[in-house]
Amino acid sequence: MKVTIKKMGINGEGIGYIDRMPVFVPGALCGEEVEITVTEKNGRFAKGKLVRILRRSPKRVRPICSIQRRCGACPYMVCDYEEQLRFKQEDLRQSLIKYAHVDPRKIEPIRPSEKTLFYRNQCKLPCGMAEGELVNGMYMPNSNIFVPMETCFVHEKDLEIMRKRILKVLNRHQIRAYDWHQKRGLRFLILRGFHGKFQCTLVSGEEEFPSAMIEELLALEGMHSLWQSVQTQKKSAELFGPKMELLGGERYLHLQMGEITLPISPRSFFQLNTQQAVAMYACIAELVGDRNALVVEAYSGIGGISMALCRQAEEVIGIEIVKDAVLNARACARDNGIDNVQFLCADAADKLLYLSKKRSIDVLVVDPPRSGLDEAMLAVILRSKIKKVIYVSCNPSTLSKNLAVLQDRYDVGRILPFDMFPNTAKVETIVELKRR
Ligand SMILES: C[S@@+](CC[C@H](N)C(=O)[O-])C[C@H]1O[C@@H](n2cnc3c(N)ncnc32)[C@H](O)[C@@H]1O
Repeated sequence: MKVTIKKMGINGEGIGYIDRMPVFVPGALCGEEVEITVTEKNGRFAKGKLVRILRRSPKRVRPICSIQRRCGACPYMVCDYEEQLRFKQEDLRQSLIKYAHVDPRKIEPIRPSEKTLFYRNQCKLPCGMAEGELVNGMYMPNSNIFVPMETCFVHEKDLEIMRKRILKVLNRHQIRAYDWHQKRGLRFLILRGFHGKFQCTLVSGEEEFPSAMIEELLALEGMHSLWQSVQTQKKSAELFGPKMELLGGERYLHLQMGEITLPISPRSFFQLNTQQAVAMYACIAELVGDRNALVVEAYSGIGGISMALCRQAEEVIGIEIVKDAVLNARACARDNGIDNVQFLCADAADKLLYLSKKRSIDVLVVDPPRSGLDEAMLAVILRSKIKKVIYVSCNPSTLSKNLAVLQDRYDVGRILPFDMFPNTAKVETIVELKRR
């Protein structure tokens, strides 16, 4: 069938129409005319496989990555960066209008990432076998077909060099990809790097790695921290297993952000594009403003935002559910001599309810996971008397649905999109909300 692509979908696929029914076409770009085969159809939408491009977008470029189409992680790598930013801005605009009826003139131009390639400070890659060797790769979208990867062009360059060195050592010791029946082998290689130092976690079955291999890995230049995490559960959304063992080196990797040193454990979340994270934290600090008595940061992770705010507030309280992240954040405050910030390990809604009954909160910063704020959290915010909320979101749909609820008591102020993930369809947004 012939289809003209009218807009882009939230996962970076082109959307055209067959008899007014939307058809999603991965790999096609807005404005293109394409030939497709329909692979799936229900009453509401269809999915199509791109067969041929009949009329190319002038913005189409050749992707630097040879497995871009099969890997699926960088759908926008086939168009120039300006166009990628336009798609993201439009995705946010559509969501905010559709779900929250927000005036789109409030949306500021998206802030581009300085680096469009080699920007990710962490990789979390599945392991597989190719020609008898252990390799990293990705699963094709919506399938269990493993696509081996030579080089990933969005990982920082030194991260890639280290990943390849680690794989070489693992292969020398004949480590194999995970076998579901034997529950042995390597499932994921997780690697994070800052300032030439690396924290590596081998997610494996229940096995003991040879000590010679551990020594060789620890001897790699820059290897700062080596962990094993045992994960044998088949259907788990968690990459890490419940058991974590430090095989050697230091417990924490350290990130220097301005004057602050942040210690990070393998399981703690940290923003993947360090430069854009710094820019985003500075922007949050500007929106929070000076001379606040009490600022609460819910979903605080390792406390990067709280640390960026501690100078402008009398007191900052971070709330985070992952214990490792809370321990990192507390160590960070202690090591940096900051005594007006504290971190509580709890569910954000529960703890905010408690705090808002006891204290007068000036500003609340929320940076929830992709699923957005849950109903309990929305109810606590609406019932509270918090004057200002700064909402940091990595998902325009959940952000917009949450804003629709919060607008009952809050007016939307500035809306600032950031491009944290060039070549993907993801967009990060900061929204300022003022209590009416
Ligand atoms: C998008 S991250 C934000 C981290 C942090 N603001 C930063 O910039 O590094 C979301 C965080 O929310 C935490 N989280 C998820 N559910 C939570 C809950 N119910 N209560 C508190 N924290 C939660 C996650 O562990 C994660 O650290």
